[in-house]
Amino acid sequence: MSKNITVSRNNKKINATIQLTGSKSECNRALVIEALSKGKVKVTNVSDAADAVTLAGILRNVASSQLSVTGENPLQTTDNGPQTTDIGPAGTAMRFLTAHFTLQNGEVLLTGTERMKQRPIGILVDALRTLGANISYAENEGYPPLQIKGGFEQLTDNITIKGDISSQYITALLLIANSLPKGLNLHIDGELTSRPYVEMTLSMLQQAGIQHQWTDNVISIAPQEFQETNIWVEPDWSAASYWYAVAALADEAELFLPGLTSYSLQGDSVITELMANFGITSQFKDGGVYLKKEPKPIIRKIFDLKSCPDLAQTLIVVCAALGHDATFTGLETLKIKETDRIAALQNELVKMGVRLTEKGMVYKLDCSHKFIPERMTVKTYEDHRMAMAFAPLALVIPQVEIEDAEVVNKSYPAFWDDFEKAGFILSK
Ligand SMILES: O=C(O)C1=C[C@@H](OP(=O)(O)O)[C@@H](O)[C@H](O)C1
Ligand SMILES: C=C(OP(=O)(O)O)C(=O)O
Repeated sequence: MSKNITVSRNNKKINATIQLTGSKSECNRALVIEALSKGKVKVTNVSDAADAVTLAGILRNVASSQLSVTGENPLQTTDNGPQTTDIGPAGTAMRFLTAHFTLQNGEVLLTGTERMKQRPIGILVDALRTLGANISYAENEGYPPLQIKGGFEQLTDNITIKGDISSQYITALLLIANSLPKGLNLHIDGELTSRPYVEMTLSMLQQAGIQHQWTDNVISIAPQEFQETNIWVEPDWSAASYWYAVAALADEAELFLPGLTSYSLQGDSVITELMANFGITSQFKDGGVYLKKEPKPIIRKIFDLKSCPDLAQTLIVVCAALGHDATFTGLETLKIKETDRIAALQNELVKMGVRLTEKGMVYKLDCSHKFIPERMTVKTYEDHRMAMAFAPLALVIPQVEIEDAEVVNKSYPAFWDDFEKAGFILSK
């Protein structure tokens, strides 16, 4: 990746209709459910997100190799070892596939980008090993790549898992729970981070006929069959957040995002409430949401983002651009995402004089030395959300150069086309 895009704008009035692609999170779940349901569940409005496209391709390959089982190892172990499956930068898909592969016949080496090899997975591997799965580390203990030998005898139906590192481990286990011969009682140890993502998983399983019980910190799923259904993937609310940011930084904004509803499964739909603080109203009608800017003084000073970590960059950059000092909590998981997002934000915001400081678990944004440069070049650290969160700055900084602009493909490949459609000028 090496192409940079410089973003600028002639005016600060936005009026556009933007059709967002399907939610990466919903789509990843739907694809795994579809694969496990053996044809009973069908997915529509599949996301264009590169992570979902990669996952779909891998699941298709697994399905076709399982269908052509001729011997011991349908995943086609080569002379040089098991078949390698490369998930690239897709963290959610990496975690879901780790659990999924333990139920398939054959052996696989599951790997990803260099960054993926630094994103911890030991908590999930330990849980799967306790169930009886056969997984080993091909390089470093606790991190991908993983060697997974599928098919195992289930040793227990009780698993305890830490809840405060990544909810993706919990979702990965829940997605395979009803397919386990003994089902699963998952005890969540400590606070649960990114809780709406676990609720999304359970709702989607329920759509596919899988019942659960959630009492205190234990989620139980009995062995049961998927029911025939069609899962429609909603448009991506995390992607919508960049349009809320655009509205927040514009002088006047009227935007329509078709397909988004107020009763979404996605926790990131909370962006409507967060951005109401910045004068952005959300009106749900005509099968979508209308955003309108009605300027008002910003009062809210404290934001807890534990339930919506993917909105952190969007919100922090908006506060920085508006010179709004604020305090953020619930950002602990940001250091193990596509990049260390705290460090990335600190490095880039300082280019406009804004400091993000960390004390314990509390992050403070200090805009007292904020300035508006003529031009700002933003590094993206192989993180789609760095590119998309900083691009709206073109409404306040005359020229914003985004490095490695294709990074947006991970979740929102049409991002730059949509930006142009909304009147931003892109020079590539
Ligand atoms: O389950 C999911 O689809 C996701 C869960 C979240 O991760 P964590 O649970 O690691 O915070 C989120 O950041 C990620 O983009 C998608
Ligand atoms: C954290 C993210 O993705 P993943 O963990 O799936 O790589 C994200 O999309 O912000």
